[in-house]
Amino acid sequence: MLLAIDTGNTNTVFSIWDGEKILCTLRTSTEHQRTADQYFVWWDTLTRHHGITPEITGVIISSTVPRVVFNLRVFSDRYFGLRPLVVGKPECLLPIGVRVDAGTQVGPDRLVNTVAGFRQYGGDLIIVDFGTATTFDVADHDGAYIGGVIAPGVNLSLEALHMAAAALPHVDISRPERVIGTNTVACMQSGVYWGYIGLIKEICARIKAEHARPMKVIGTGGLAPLFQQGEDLFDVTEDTLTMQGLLDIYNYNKEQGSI
Ligand SMILES: Nc1ncnc2c1ncn2[C@@H]1O[C@H](COP(=O)(O)OP(=O)(O)OP(=O)(O)O)[C@@H](O)[C@H]1O
Ligand SMILES: CC(C)(CO)[C@@H](O)C(=O)NCCC(=O)O
Ligand SMILES: [K+]
Repeated sequence: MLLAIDTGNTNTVFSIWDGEKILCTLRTSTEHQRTADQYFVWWDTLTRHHGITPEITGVIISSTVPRVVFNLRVFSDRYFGLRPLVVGKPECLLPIGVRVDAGTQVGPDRLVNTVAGFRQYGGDLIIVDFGTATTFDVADHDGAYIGGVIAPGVNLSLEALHMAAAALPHVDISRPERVIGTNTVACMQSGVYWGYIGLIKEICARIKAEHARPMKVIGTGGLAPLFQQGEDLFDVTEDTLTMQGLLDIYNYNKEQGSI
């Protein structure tokens, strides 16, 4: 079984792959102070709760927070006796090219998404991922990551309003039926929800205009379904794209004999 770990700036997700199937997914907040032993207590409690005793034979990590990797490495070594494959490190091979400005450290989550998107849908893709940031990853005809867009995340935008304006409360995102809000919360939800609908449409249209061939748009991340409702933003939404990419990269490294 493969343990695939996707650490974002807000949440860290562990998925256990049994062949081509996800057995179970565990989610915790991302905190660089969390020790290997703390991960294990959490892991042990939840896997027992799910009634599974996973036999982990490989670990792969994508982390957008470099400091977290140290404790995850110790966790992997101490509890499974395994050296994890870390996306972005030179020893982790990728089945796609990366064509960006020299010296750019592309977020590993974006590379992983591109790998999974290319394997499932072929080239010429826009992948929109709603995480801490809303990212657009562009894959060329051969699957290479050729750049994209980074915009502030949906929850981050709502949080920024709350933090900066004394009279604005903490609000959760939702899809208001009407654009004209008749109370503060509705006004904020409208600004962020309909603002994002506009942002996604405009950015995808401009990427398509800059790209020589027709493109498919994939939506992923927790909020993709909410934004897809009643709109035609994405050709497809995927809820486990990053996890699938981690499995693909692990399998690719096995095939290449690098692990
Ligand atoms: N309708 C909703 N309203 C608010 N939050 C939602 C809703 N649906 C899903 N979510 C949240 O989306 C999050 C899942 O998003 P995802 O894992 O893609 O990114 P993240 O964990 O927020 O960011 P990162 O990956 O950058 O750490 C979860 O925290 C979940 O609570
Ligand atoms: C943009 C985020 C924060 C999205 O998770 C992450 O991919 C990241 O830290 N990227 C580094 C910069 C880049 O991707 O160009
Ligand atoms: K993510």
